[in-house]
Amino acid sequence: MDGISIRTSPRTLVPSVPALKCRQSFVLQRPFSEFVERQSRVPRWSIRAQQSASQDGSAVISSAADSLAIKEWELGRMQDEIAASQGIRIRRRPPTGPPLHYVGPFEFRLQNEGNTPRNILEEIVWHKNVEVSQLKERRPLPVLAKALDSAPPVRDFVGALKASHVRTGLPALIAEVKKASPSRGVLREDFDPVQIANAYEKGGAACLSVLTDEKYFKGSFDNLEAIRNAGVKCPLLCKEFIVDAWQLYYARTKGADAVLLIAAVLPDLDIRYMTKICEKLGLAALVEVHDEKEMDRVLGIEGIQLIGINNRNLETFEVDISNTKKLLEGKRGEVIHEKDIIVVGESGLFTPDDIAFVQKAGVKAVLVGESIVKQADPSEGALLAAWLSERENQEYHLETSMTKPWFLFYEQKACL
Ligand SMILES: O=P(O)(O)OC[C@@H](O)[C@@H](O)c1c[nH]c2ccccc12
Repeated sequence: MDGISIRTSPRTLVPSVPALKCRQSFVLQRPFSEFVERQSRVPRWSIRAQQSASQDGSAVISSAADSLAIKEWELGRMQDEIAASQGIRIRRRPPTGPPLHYVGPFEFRLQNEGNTPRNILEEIVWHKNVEVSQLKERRPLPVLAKALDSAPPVRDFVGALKASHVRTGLPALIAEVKKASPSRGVLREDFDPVQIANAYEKGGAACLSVLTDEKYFKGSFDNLEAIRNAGVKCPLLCKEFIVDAWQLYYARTKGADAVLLIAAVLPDLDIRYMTKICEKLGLAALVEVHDEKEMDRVLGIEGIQLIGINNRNLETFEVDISNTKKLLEGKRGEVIHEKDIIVVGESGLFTPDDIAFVQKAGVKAVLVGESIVKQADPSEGALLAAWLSERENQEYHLETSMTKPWFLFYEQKACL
């Protein structure tokens, strides 16, 4: 992977929110990690200078270390402020009080104030932050970058969606390999990820989505790797809560062809930075939005090819498929059309009518988990394949109704 010099953490490094706009190009070129490096260089010099001037250097060293801790804490506050200014409610980490000896411009805080996540998404993100920093220690980026050389070749995720849509005239299916979720519990006890993936592929899915979060979704990177190594040809979306660009490299080494970037979690700068890294790695980025504000932010970012509209509010778990329609109406729909962005309708799609509804709203692909993973025989998805691949040769005449699995919609269309 010669030529990749992007660092893992873009973050924000501007001194104040109002200054964000005019500093953005600078920010993109000089990621957060560099800033921290530069900051940490200053105290190190002063440590040396102060040590030699001091009889007992230890007290001076600790005040230099304090100043670094203070800088980092201030930076964390700035990141939160910038995220909040973009309407992001999710805090990236539990708020901590200022370091010892801090005499800054911020208001006084008690050490543990607000240390409880405000909702499930925030809880997941806080947990993910800790998990990723531990993983990073075990496999730092240079090690990971080497592993990229032996990663399986990347496949064209967006191309597969387009081809399926053009071929069938129906939304391309991204079928999700999902064992459980915090809102729905365990969806399938006898969960064999490779078997399910094969069934989906046989069933006509254009692409697959594989949950890799262990704690909340009972997924794993082993599942992703196993599916990739089993020779499944559908391009794979790594369904993960990405909070650090390190995860993009990790996903690629495990055979992912695409990743999910959640706008409710990532500020614009992170999305820009991460989509650039995705480009370098050949990964497609599915940028997920849930409300108008997130959609407008994402539409303002250059180079986005794929937007997912999540019908599920990840903070409350409420599902409303009319959300897809709402976000595609009017000007937003026009911009999406002009930019030739593919929109994926995500979550809560169960019935033929659901699929018809989001298709009419303008999606060219759908992301479906629960309703197909719960089928007694996941290879029943093959019904779908039969329709998709042999459209002229229809032999299925199953009844459709609001309570039937969504993919029977394809039968309904076939019988028209
Ligand atoms: O099982 P459902 O309701 O068909 O949903 C699938 C998929 O949309 C959902 O799993 C999902 C969409 N965005 C996410 C972000 C994280 C975790 C999971 C998701």
